[in-house]
Amino acid sequence: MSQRIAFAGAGNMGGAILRGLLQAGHNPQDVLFFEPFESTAKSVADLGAVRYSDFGKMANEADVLFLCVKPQIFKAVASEWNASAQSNTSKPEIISIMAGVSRQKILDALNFAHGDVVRVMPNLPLTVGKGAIAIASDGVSQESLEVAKELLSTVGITVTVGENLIDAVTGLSGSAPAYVFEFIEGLVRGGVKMGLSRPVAMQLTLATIEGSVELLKKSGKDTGELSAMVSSPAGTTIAGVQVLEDAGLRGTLMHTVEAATLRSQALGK
Ligand SMILES: NC(=O)C1=CN([C@@H]2O[C@H](COP(=O)(O)OP(=O)(O)OC[C@H]3O[C@@H](n4cnc5c(N)ncnc54)[C@H](O)[C@@H]3O)[C@@H](O)[C@H]2O)C=CC1
Ligand SMILES: O=C(O)[C@@H]1CCC=N1
Repeated sequence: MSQRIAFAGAGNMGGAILRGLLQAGHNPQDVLFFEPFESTAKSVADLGAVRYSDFGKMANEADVLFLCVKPQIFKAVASEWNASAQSNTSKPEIISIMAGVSRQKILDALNFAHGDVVRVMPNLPLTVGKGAIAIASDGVSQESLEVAKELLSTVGITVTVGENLIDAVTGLSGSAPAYVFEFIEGLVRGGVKMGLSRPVAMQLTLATIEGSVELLKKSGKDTGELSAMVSSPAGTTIAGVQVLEDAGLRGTLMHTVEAATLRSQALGK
């Protein structure tokens, strides 16, 4: 029998990881979930995953349990889950994607948690198999780390960091898809302001971003060298780059990552 993977919460992120496992060929009968919100649950059950109305029963039957609820409600739902799991005889490996909630807080809060609680920080593009996922390695057995890596590799790339850096990952890759969407929207509006239709501006913007990322990855050159290659002396690009410099784009982005990191730290308090 393959591993039985359970999800506590099958919303945006839990649902996306679950779908990734199914797409990677995991047997739907071995994918379990507990999700109180009916329409969310229905969309997941329609894929063949098995819905449980008894959290404790699901946790008892699972080899791995993903915690995918909002950190703000974790304390409250932990009591609900504990009551349901109080007579459990088996303890699944726990993988938490919750922002801010430390491994120790999870161990303290859940009566069915054992040492192997793995904290990870994914991001929304895992919905299309392009996630950037950090896995915190501290206090976790090599075997549990490998399980987390293997499961999450189905929906993106994985890196391993110390848990002390998970909040920084949350501020960067965890949150940055939103910053990227804001950036894209700004460029598109700029194109529209200068007379392009929105669909054409969007098409050009996305192709430019995809192409630039590909070039950065493949050329072996760093961002400064590539920016210089676009910026002709007394040309158009350097005129635009000056506006970014005057507005403090890079400093703003650094503060942005810092603010999100601090918020992640505060969520765990
Ligand atoms: N949205 C994002 O881009 C990212 C989110 N995260 C983390 O992922 C977690 C989930 O976030 P989203 O998927 O965006 O939220 P969401 O709101 O889409 O999903 C949470 C799900 O938990 C369910 N839920 C509520 N009470 C429950 C209970 N008692 N038992 C089981 N499930 C319950 C809700 O019905 C909902 O479907 C959060 O902890 C967040 O910090 C991490 C990285 C990125
Ligand atoms: O905004 C949030 O709290 C979650 C965590 C990382 C991305 N979204």
